[in-house]
Amino acid sequence: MPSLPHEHYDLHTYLHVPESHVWPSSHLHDHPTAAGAGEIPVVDIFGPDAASLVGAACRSPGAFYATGHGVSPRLLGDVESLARRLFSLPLRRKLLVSRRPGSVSGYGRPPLSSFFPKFMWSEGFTLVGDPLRFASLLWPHRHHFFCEVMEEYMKEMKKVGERVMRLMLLSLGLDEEEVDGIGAVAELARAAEALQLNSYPACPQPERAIGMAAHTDSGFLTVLHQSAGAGGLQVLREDGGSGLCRWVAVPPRPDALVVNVGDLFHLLSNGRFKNVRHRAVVNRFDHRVSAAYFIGPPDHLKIGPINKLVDMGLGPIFRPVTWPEYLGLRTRLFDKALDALKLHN
Ligand SMILES: O=C(O)CCC(=O)C(=O)O
Ligand SMILES: [Fe+2]
Repeated sequence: MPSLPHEHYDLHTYLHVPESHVWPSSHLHDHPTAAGAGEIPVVDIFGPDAASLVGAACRSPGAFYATGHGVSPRLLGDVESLARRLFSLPLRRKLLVSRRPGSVSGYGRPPLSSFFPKFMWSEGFTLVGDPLRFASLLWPHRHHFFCEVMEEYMKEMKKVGERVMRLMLLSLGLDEEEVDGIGAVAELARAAEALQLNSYPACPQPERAIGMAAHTDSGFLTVLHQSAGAGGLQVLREDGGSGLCRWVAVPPRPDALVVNVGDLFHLLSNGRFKNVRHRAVVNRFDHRVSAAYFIGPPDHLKIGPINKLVDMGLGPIFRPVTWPEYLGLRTRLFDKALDALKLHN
């Protein structure tokens, strides 16, 4: 295999998993994997009781299937087929838009790669802001459709995110007026957002590799669309109070998007909502793609535990932080970043 710039690997071409991508089994099997699905709550986000169902799901496991979201199957299909088209381009073309140091946007390995000694079996493309400058490099003569679809998708995701965030806050005991008064929601129209397209090529030895290593998402919440087929997303679920954890599969459902609670919502809820640990495993036959839409506060906004929740409990658990400050902490401490914000230990 000829070496490629920037240590990029063309994962679509391997017959064996190269040593660089083989993960120790102690890491892959850190917890047992649940055989059956059906453990992830399903919530119609415009249905009766939506707020209390969302609240229960966000306490545990910290993820749920959102149905009734109103995003058209046509748009979801377009995003998926454009993601496939992008990742099927020759590697050298994809590298024209590779993520530059210090920048979030662009093509490359998953941003969390830097925390692990082994490479993951995936590639990603992250979009913040206008897709045009990337799309025009990828498809010099035919980029309009890509731009239109991605822009429409981000708008729709923002609506879903806004709805879910409102339900989350209502379920915490805030009333509609208070929800509107919270900077985080009032400013959601200006919220920071990023769309990450993920590609997990079929893997010749899936039991030796990992698509996306275990992590939590850093923002408020993530809305994920995954392609139909074998699936791969798993969330870590604690068995009621026993302290034992299992990886539970979250297979694709045609009617649902998956919502994950992120670190900053855990902080905002003063620890009530679980920032769910999740990962993506790979499979032998299916080229899986997913689109993860991350929502977080605007850069300047300090996020701390909501006052009302603090008054109802033992006082704030965390000190306030902006999203960029928090990302800086994650870069240094990865999954210990939230601990560093704890006020009492
Ligand atoms: O592809 C998936 O199922 C998970 C993606 C993910 O966790 C992420 O992009 O942060
Ligand atoms: Fe994630």
